[in-house]
Amino acid sequence: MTDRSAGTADAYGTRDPDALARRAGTRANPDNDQHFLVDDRVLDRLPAYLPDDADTGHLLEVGGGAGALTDRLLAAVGAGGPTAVAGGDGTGRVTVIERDPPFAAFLREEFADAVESGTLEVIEGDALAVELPAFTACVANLPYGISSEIAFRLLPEKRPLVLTFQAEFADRMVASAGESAYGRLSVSAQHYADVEVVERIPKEAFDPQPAVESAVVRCTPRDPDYEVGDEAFFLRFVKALFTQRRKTVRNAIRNTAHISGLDRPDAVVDAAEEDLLSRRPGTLDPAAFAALAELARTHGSPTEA
Ligand SMILES: C[S@@+](CC[C@H](N)C(=O)[O-])C[C@H]1O[C@@H](n2cnc3c(N)ncnc32)[C@H](O)[C@@H]1O
Repeated sequence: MTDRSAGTADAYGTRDPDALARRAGTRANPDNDQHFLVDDRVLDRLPAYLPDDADTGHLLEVGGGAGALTDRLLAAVGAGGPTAVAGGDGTGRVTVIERDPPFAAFLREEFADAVESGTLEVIEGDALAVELPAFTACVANLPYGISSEIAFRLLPEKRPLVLTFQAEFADRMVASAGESAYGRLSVSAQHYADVEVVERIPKEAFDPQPAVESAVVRCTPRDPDYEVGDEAFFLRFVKALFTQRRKTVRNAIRNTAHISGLDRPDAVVDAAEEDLLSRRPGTLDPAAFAALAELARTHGSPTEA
């Protein structure tokens, strides 16, 4: 059994990332998106933010670092560990993806028993490039440098997600139509899931501290109450219109045909309702965007991206 005492108690709790990193033969490097959560209270809460009916049979973590959250996820699937909690029937498993080789090796050593029993798999690699396992839910303190790319890799999987982001990014993700933070990110994320900020995390909860505040976002997959015939076109259309957020929708459709790929933007404008055309993109909810995108797809002769 690995000696866990190297994660010495500090002001926050049980795992001192410096001590853990030293044991891993490396140091947490902020340039490598390595801001480790050291507040035990936050770490304990993260898996508990999953929706009550979430299937915790196979939890995914992106960016394992020194394993403080991995530890909680193993506990959440009932696989024991020093912070074992109630819940989980002992049959679940965890996959963690970690890009930094010393930390990936450290995770394998730190949780050697779980790796041995098949409860934990450590994938060393870039979470944007490796094949994702068939996870049932994901809980992660994400590397902020890939927030957007990884969020849009995970959201289409339609699984419950509990993810930390920079607070400003989280606010844009959950903003509603008409709010200043509402934009492409909000529409695209809310197309896949009900998204909500469940906690704000101060910088002091991390070591080394990031420059900005963070927030935890829960994404509960949803089936939208509208139809989108071509998802890639829908997302491209939303992106295009928000490059002209101060224009009317009418002008935005015309001005961004080179981005959305519309050959016949005027035909889309002719087919759309005046009520939508005279508004600004930032006032359209995802359903209104979907309605417009369907008109654009069927009347505007979009070409492939
Ligand atoms: C914010 S830290 C979180 C560490 C740990 N889960 C915690 O909560 O303390 C992000 C981790 O992601 C890793 N990482 C950075 N970019 C990555 C990528 N593209 N793919 C996988 N892991 C990455 C970093 O090495 C770091 O360990």
